[in-house]
Amino acid sequence: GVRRIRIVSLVVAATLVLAGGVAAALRSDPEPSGVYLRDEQGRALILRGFNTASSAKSTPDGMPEFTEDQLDREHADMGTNFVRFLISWRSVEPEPGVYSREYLDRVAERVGWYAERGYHVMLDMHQDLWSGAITPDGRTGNGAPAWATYMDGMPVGEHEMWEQYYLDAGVIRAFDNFWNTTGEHPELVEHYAGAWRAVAERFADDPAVIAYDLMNEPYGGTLQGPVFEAGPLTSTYQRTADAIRTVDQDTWVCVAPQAMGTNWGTPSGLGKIDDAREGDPRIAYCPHIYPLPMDLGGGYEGTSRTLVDATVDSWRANAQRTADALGGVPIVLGEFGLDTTLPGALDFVDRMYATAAEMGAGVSYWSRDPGPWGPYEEDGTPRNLVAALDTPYPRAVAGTPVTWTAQVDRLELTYRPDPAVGAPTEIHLPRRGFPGGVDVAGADIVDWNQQTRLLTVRTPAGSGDVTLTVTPIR
Ligand SMILES: CN(C)c1ccc(C(=O)NC[C@H]2N[C@H](CO)[C@@H](O)[C@@H]2O)cc1
Repeated sequence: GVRRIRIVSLVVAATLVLAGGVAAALRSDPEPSGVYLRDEQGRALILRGFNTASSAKSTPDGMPEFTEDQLDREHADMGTNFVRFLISWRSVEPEPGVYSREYLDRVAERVGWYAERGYHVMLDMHQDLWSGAITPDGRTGNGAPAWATYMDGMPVGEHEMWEQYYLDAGVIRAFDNFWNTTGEHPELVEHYAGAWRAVAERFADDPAVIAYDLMNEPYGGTLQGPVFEAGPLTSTYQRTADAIRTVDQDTWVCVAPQAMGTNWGTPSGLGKIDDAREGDPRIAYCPHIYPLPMDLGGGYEGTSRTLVDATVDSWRANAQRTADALGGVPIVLGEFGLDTTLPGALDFVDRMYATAAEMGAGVSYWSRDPGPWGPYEEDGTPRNLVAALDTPYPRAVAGTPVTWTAQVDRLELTYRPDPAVGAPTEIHLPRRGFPGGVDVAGADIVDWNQQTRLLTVRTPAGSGDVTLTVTPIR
């Protein structure tokens, strides 16, 4: 039964990962793409935040069970500056061609919470297993509306592991009809692009919304791997990006590979998306990583750690390769997360944030929901993850970051200043490591706000890279 599936999955994963890991090990670490999403002042953004939130998958109003006070708590505890905010097609377009202003108003209210606190928002059109309509109770899948779910009478079973539903004929048919692999439903991708156009029309002028993540963890049904990714997935992304650009020229469009395989470190076959905007393209790449040994309950220690490390090496090389193939685009790690009660869990969290820093990638941790994966218990008690994530980081850099490293009471940043950027470089400093004053070597302090934990610095005009070091004054 399930145990056999888990064992087989692990063996397959180990083979994939070791093959990928060996391949990656034969290559030196890929050069970071060096490209970043930038704010309106032209600063390179280092995005750190959460997926908010899984609870939105099933709520009737499509909103996460998350309050403004909880955002204040997150901001005070960890100094995050980013959110991958889950939205759903079922809520945007409850009936074909009918867009819900009330739902978009609810999304806009929450975007306003983040905007007031200086956050950047990426709207994630979330789906898992296509739709709630795949099972009678409506609680297995999420994302697509029932009217866009065509299973053609094919069966869907009952499974202990939710991932197994992806193997059911009815779920595969629902995806095949959406991608029009069946040739029966060309209208569905058109509706999907139209729903995104409606979202983009609403948020085109909202400076807090920095990106649209076009589809969460796409699945090809009977088409898997490059035939899916370079085929209907790329063409659907292109159609959707074109629809967005008819109403929004500036928000970044983020595209994700299929989850199957790439979440575990295997390469993606995603094709290049052309950006119809005037000026430089604003396409980004948003892969996820969930090393299978971890997903199957192994911690980050012993053999499991060896396999996970090989996964991360392979995943990084493949993510960089795809970002380069998309035109040298910035990377946002849209999801990674784990049960932080597993042995070695926080070492893995540290490894992923260090890897993202080396790649110049943004990170949205999965997820903000309470419980063993998240930062807080159900009753709001902080969990081990809060301290792990409350570390110094350069939020916005007045130039292009070259490299940076951080520990709780020290940040070192090398970057290439851009004289055209007038705004100062912004750095988050945790209270734990910086209880009082700060010393900055290599730059001038513009402001140090111990309430907001924000340090802003400027470097004298000049040529070449600058290295600044921030330490506490004891
Ligand atoms: C077989 N397929 C197609 C598959 C298997 C496993 C995942 C997954 O674990 N995803 C990781 C996390 N991402 C979602 C939300 O985006 C969470 O529910 C998963 O834990 C995805 C797809």
